[in-house]
Amino acid sequence: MEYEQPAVQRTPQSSHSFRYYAVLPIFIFLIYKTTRLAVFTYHTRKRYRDIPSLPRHWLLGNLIAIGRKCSPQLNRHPDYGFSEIWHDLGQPAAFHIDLAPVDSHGFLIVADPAVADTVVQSSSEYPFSAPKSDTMRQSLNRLLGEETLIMAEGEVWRDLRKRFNKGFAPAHLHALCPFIVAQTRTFIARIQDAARSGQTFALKDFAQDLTTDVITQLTMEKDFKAQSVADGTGSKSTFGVLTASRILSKLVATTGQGFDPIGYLNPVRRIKERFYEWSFDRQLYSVLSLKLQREQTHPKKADSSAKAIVQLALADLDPTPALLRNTVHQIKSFLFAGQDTTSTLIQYLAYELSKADHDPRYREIVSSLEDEHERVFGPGAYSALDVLSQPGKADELLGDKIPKSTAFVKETLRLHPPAATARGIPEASSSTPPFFIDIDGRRTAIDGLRVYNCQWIMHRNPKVWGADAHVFNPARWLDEAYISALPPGAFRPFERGPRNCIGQELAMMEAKLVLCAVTRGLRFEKVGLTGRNGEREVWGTQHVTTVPVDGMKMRFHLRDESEVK
Ligand code: HEM
Repeated sequence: MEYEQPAVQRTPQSSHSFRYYAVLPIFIFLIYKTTRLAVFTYHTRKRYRDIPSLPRHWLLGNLIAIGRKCSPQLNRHPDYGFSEIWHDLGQPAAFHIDLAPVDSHGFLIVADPAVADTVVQSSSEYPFSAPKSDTMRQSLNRLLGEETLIMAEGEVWRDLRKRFNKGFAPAHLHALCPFIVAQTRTFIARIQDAARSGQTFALKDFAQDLTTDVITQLTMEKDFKAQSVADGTGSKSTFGVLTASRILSKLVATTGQGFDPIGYLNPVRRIKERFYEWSFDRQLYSVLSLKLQREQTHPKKADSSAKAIVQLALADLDPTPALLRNTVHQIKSFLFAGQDTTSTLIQYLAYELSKADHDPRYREIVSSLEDEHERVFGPGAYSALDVLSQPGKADELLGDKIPKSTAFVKETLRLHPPAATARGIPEASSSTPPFFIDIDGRRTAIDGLRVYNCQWIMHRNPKVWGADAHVFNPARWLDEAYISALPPGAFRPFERGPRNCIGQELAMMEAKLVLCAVTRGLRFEKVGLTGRNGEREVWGTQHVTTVPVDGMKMRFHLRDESEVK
């Protein structure tokens, strides 16, 4: 009997201790993780506490505030939320968004051009400027390709940039202007057809097709006919190259940006991303190798100025499969970086022009543009296209001969910047000294932070541009005293420093050309979100870059011959 009782009692006891021992490691692990998180959150908070920021919750930092200001439900670009925080904080030169414990680094949002320049200009530590932020790399890899110029660093970036700079140089682009003119004619013909229908359209669809055709034509001399093929056919068919590019861009935009954990983990989405990446790469690869083969059998004259950008970049190099793959990544990058951004610029040009219909101040601005176009290109609604299609004319006329048009484009870019830059400042170590910036007279170390140069804020900062910073006033660009009093780097739609936009000349040229081509022949009527009579202005949302939220819904009108100058 004495032996039986303990035996009966021992069974549950040993099962308890078994469970106890099984749970113990999990418990210790959780304690370890929580302690680490707490220590790390404490250190992050302490480390950046001198940088202006909204009040930090003891545990959640600024997560709640940023969740409210940048919620995807607001369907607006985070820039708007950042701008509100900046105003709440009394407009500091930069401020911190503390995302610990979720993210160790948090973001430094920059509102002052001098601070922005410290980050993007060369320094002895970072000769090619501070490295790009890992957030961009994580989300854009498939769209741009792993070897993309946009994310490359160090000597690899320098060599790539050197190779492609030739193709984007103004003289070379001006030689290619007749191609851009030809594509712009198709753009205008489509808008004229749309005008005759009297229906409402999203200008985005027209502008994006135009920028796609321009970039593919200029980079590899291939016309994918984005403007002329119907949806579902040719390059826009289910497996067409443009379909692959656009679906991939949409997938990346929705999974990579904002908070979308479900989308991020969704396996079907991942498979689709891989498929469209493969399809996009394969088709570009075959176009490129065909082009190079043809070039070998029928070479263009060595001095031919109308060479495609990739031909210039690959000149004298052995076109190995590795080199071709690398070049495909660069073409993808040009398509990505130049397509939506330039299309957004064109959409906002039309938006600003549309205001002439209901605002006398705008009517005056547009009328003076028309005078300039008539003086430089002669009479006729579309004479600019005829003149600019002649060799040498782009070089002669698109520079200082059209100051009002240039001012109009710059003012549009100032108020509606389509892109920005995000950098990641490495942690200081024995070999990397701390990275200092000056925030309103206070020297502050920002190593370990991600930095976002917020052009939306900088371009509307009254300390930089004056009390009328929010007003669309192209004349400011013609006031020499005003411009020379601006701080360096005030205007930075293409960013600055060695990693500035390689395609900025192309974008400016395309925008000026479109502006000169449409102003006298077409009238744009914004539908919804007009900013008129108390209606909301159209605003930007995030689609990797900043794009108009409604695709710029408009009705187009052909201008009466009698009103055309
Ligand atoms: C209005 C039009 C455009 C705007 C506002 C714009 C803006 C920018 C900005 C802000 C950057 C810096 C990005 C960063 O540092 O992360 C950039 C870089 C770049 N852009 Fe553009 N861009 C435009 C058009 C184009 C076009 C047409 C192309 C080419 C066809 C292009 C190709 C690139 C490339 C390759 C880079 C990376 C350069 C490097 O890292 O060396 N962009 N752009």
